Amino acid sequence: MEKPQYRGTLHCFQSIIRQESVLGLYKGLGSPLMGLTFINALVFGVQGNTLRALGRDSPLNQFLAGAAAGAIQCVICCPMELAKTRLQLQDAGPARTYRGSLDCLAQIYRQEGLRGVNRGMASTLLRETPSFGVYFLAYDVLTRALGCEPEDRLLVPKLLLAGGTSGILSWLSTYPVDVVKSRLQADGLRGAPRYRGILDCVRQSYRAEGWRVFTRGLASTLLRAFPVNAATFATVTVVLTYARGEEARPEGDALPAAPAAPAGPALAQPSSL
Ligand SMILES: NC(=[NH2+])NCCC[C@H](N)C(=O)O
Repeated sequence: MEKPQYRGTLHCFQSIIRQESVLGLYKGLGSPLMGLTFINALVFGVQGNTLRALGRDSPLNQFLAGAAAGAIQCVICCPMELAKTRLQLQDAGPARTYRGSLDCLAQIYRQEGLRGVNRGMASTLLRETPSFGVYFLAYDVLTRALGCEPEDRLLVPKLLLAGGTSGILSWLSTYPVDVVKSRLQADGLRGAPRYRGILDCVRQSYRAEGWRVFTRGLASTLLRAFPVNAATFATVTVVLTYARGEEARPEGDALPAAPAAPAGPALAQPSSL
């Protein structure tokens, strides 16, 4: 913290490419690749079914259903990000501590047990529960405001805009918690552990660097958040609309050239699973 290694996002990119080639930008990729399929299946399944269980499709219920999905997916997200963080921060080359994501989690489990594999769980829950509420509420509000309808020729660009914006708003809503979570999950990787918990991490970080410490890495996070969530939400919505058209199509009829527009008013939200 006293001597930051990078001056900002661009300097960080340049340093990694210079020291470890472009491959250095993909360190820790295995962990999210393995985890995100299950995480997103869990997120959209839990959110849609929770919204149905809550009954009314209201803004509050959109937030609550998203928050429930955000909390539940932490079971996978926390260990996944622990492995990703440690692989991203470890030194490259033969002296590296971990050979890969599974080896990282196996070593942590052997040394620290289940508690070690779930290090950062409290801060992950603090980050994900409200941010997923914002994520789904923002998407619902934006798709309705943009008038996203299945027969709209601008449907996909509108879904991409709504999804990407929702991703950015969700990360902005709890970003300081992400800084703390990342520090807790990296703690002890290079020397003795520094932090005794979330509040101690907040206190030490603020004392050492002031409030700006809680925005560190925000630019690269937002650069990533827009395209990732634009693609996620647009894909889920188009696939759901198509699948709904399938369900509504009597057996044996020719597949409609374009996704069949479900009857009824606005585009069925992914949240209306
Ligand atoms: N921490 C959050 N903002 N979560 C909501 C967005 C989650 C999304 N899967 C992403 O990785 O961007």
